[in-house]
Amino acid sequence: MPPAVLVEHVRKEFILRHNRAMGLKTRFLALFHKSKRERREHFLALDDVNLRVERGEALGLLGHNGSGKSTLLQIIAGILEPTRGRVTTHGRIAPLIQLGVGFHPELSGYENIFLNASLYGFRNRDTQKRVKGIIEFSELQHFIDTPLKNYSSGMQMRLGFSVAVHLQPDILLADEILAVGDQPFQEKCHERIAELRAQGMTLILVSHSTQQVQRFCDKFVRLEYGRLVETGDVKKNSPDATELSINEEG
Ligand SMILES: Nc1ncnc2c1ncn2[C@@H]1O[C@H](COP(=O)(O)OP(=O)(O)OP(=O)(O)O)[C@@H](O)[C@H]1O
Repeated sequence: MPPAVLVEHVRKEFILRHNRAMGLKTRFLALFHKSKRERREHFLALDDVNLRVERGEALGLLGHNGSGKSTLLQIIAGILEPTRGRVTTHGRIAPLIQLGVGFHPELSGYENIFLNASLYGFRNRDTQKRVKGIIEFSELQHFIDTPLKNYSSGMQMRLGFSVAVHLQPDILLADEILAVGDQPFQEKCHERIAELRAQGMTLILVSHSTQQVQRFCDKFVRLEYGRLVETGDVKKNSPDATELSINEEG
């Protein structure tokens, strides 16, 4: 059976611009003077990354700030294109990656449920069957007709999480998202993730918390400066808490 996610020789370069925004005069001068031209640098965010995540497996992505975790997750989600290499996925992906992605700030919470679900490929009548459950889980009944732009980040996260987990994803990509929200809601999310895992959902979790990785994941990988430097089995070989970055929880 093919794996849920296969990452082959993925490389991602970003272009870093070193000059401030140029005015018209500088732009004109740049036509004649090389020294006036904008300075650009190719920055390697991911360097030949290979990864195989089997169906039903849960993988923790660890690494210091800037090591490339979010970039890798966005490439797996299809939000970013790799510069080289390729990613193959099997199943419906729910990317809980950045607040606001897949939502429109001017639309209400209710309308955004339909918008977001349509991006997962759901027709309105299928979303309609789930909308009650989504609203109840999010505990946003009172604010569901309020425009999303007036939601706090925690409220947006609740709505995003709630939509994602009610649409039966085969693969859940979660970037730090489990750390947002208050304690009781976090606990509820954790339980829901455990339920979906028991039903065979694949999970890739970016986290700075070794506890979270130990709780949810079977395996972990560690990125350093865009390279995969460590792969391990969570039960046999616990990820080393001392190597995590400053954002680590308790
Ligand atoms: N659009 C972009 N343009 C230029 N550089 C970028 C872009 N996106 C990410 N980078 C750079 O790529 C590197 C990896 O970033 P990424 O967000 O993947 O790291 P991360 O491991 O998720 O970090 P954190 O733990 O802080 O969230 C960083 O140096 C970042 O500045």
